[in-house]
Amino acid sequence: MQQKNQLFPVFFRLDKLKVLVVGAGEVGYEKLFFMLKSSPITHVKVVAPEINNNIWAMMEGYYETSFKIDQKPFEASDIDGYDLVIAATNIRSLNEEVWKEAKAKGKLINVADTPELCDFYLGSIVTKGNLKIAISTNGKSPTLAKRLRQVFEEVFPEDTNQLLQNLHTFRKKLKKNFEEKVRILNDLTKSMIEVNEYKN
Ligand SMILES: C[C@@]1(CC(=O)O)c2cc3[nH]c(cc4nc(cc5[nH]c(cc(n2)[C@H]1CCC(=O)O)[C@@](C)(CC(=O)O)[C@@H]5CCC(=O)O)C(CC(=O)O)=C4CCC(=O)O)c(CCC(=O)O)c3CC(=O)O
Ligand SMILES: NC(=O)C1=CN([C@@H]2O[C@H](COP(=O)(O)OP(=O)(O)OC[C@H]3O[C@@H](n4cnc5c(N)ncnc54)[C@H](O)[C@@H]3O)[C@@H](O)[C@H]2O)C=CC1
Repeated sequence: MQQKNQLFPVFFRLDKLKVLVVGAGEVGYEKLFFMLKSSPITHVKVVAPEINNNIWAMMEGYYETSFKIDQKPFEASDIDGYDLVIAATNIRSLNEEVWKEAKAKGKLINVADTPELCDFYLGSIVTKGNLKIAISTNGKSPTLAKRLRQVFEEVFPEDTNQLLQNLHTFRKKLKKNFEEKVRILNDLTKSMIEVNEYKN
């Protein structure tokens, strides 16, 4: 029987959370790259004996207080004070140890090589101004998630954000009660889901 897709997407305010990344190779870099692309002022600490050159380069774009590199092996105390943990070393047993320590301290953790141990997955992210779409394949094919991101990045018109801004301005101006507001905004945007009628 096919396994149910139980994932529940949320959007983290990473400007308010502290993230620890254990392991600083290709995968540590990729996780950091996408995280900081979306949330550039995230408070991040990276712990690993060997640091990928791209991560050193990336750090130069940030203030020392919000991007820290600790070049040393992982210790349980590294987790203290952090909200989210990403275990991305190339040693499975070590990733599992990071998971144990993180769970013992009540943290949410992503273990890059073991989906079963993940409290959350990272998705592929499409951004058009204020619009953000996160894509997941339930862990089945990250490559498809990446390809879909590239497709959506192409097909979403650049003026999507302008439409969103206009609706935001209009929404702010509506002084009606909640039900009336919902009705007016639904009417205004109805044509977006009636596109097939225009084709006929
Ligand atoms: C479960 C999950 C946990 C997590 O990492 O959060 C996970 C797990 C694993 N990934 C593996 C491999 C690859 N991952 C990528 C790429 C991405 N992986 C990402 C997310 C996720 N990867 C989560 C599920 C997301 C979902 O639900 O779809 C993306 C979307 C987001 C990000 O990383 O930021 C990012 C694309 C970003 C973008 O471009 O938009 C590529 C492709 C490439 O790099 O070109 C490959 C190689 C090809 C392949 O294997 O498909 C392996 C096997 C490792 C091995 O074999 O050693 C595991 C472990 C396992 O499956 O057991
Ligand atoms: N989730 C995902 O998207 C993907 C996950 N993976 C998995 O991610 C893992 C990491 O892969 P890569 O980054 O390519 O490996 P890598 O070899 O490039 O980097 C490994 C990192 O782990 C660090 N490390 C080793 N011992 C450590 C210790 N005691 N404390 C802290 N850090 C330590 C190293 O210093 C290095 O920075 C692999 O197990 C792979 O299976 C691979 C591809 C994609």
